[in-house]
Amino acid sequence: MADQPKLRLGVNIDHVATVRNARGGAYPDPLRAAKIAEKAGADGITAHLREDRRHISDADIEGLMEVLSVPLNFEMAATDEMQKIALRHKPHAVCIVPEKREERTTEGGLEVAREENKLAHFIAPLREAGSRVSIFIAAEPAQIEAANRIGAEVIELHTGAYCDAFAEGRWDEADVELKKLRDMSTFAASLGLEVHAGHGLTYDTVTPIAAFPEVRELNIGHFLIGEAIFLGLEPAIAEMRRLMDDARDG
Ligand SMILES: CC(=O)[C@@H](O)[C@H](O)COP(=O)(O)O
Ligand SMILES: NCC(=O)COP(=O)(O)O
Repeated sequence: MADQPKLRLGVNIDHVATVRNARGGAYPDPLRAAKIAEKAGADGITAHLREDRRHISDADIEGLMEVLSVPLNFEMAATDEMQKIALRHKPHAVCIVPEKREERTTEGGLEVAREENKLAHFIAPLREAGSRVSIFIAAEPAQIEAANRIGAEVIELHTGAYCDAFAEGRWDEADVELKKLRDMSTFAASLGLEVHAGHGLTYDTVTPIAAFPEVRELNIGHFLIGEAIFLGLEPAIAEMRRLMDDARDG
């Protein structure tokens, strides 16, 4: 459909830093990956500064703010330390994500409904500083309504449950998760929220999500960095871009 707004691709470069950190040196450089991603058609770069600094470092965020020509989507937990860092850099977007020290990856969405007051106060200065605040949540009406009430401009729907079900061949569950994501995209957009989605997306899972007309941005990282081993980073991203554009064109 020609009149649909463009679906943006945010490339998450966290796991370039994971490989770098495995040897403790400076190679491979996430900033170099970010510049290649820009060249390959990324509309933004996403980086998650975890509290335990297991991948992206403070210096990476500083470097990204200096070298990027596209917007930075800075993912972080709702802690005082991270708030200070975000207020110092004032990235284009701040995405608030849940974090558990012992998890292998971001397991679920933020419990906005349970911590509404605290989060409302937490995001207010970030918005005043000029960052667009996005909340990473599960596709549930209560979380979407709460994100809207606290003043978030954007929600990012966690696509992990859909991707996991798909990867493990649990097709009925994948369909159920996909339907939730579709219905909740429509619901969130009806409240005036901008809808993003991401986590665990691959070439095999991206098409139906990219076809949801309300979704404006996908953030994709781990799979692309893995695929770059086989294809190279630029072609790996270009192929994702092509699949997204094809899905959008119907
Ligand atoms: C919030 C999110 O989905 C991404 O930041 C993703 O989690 C990459 O980081 P991890 O693999 O460390 O979870
Ligand atoms: N917010 C999701 C993200 O940035 C990328 O997640 P993944 O593709 O690395 O799982």
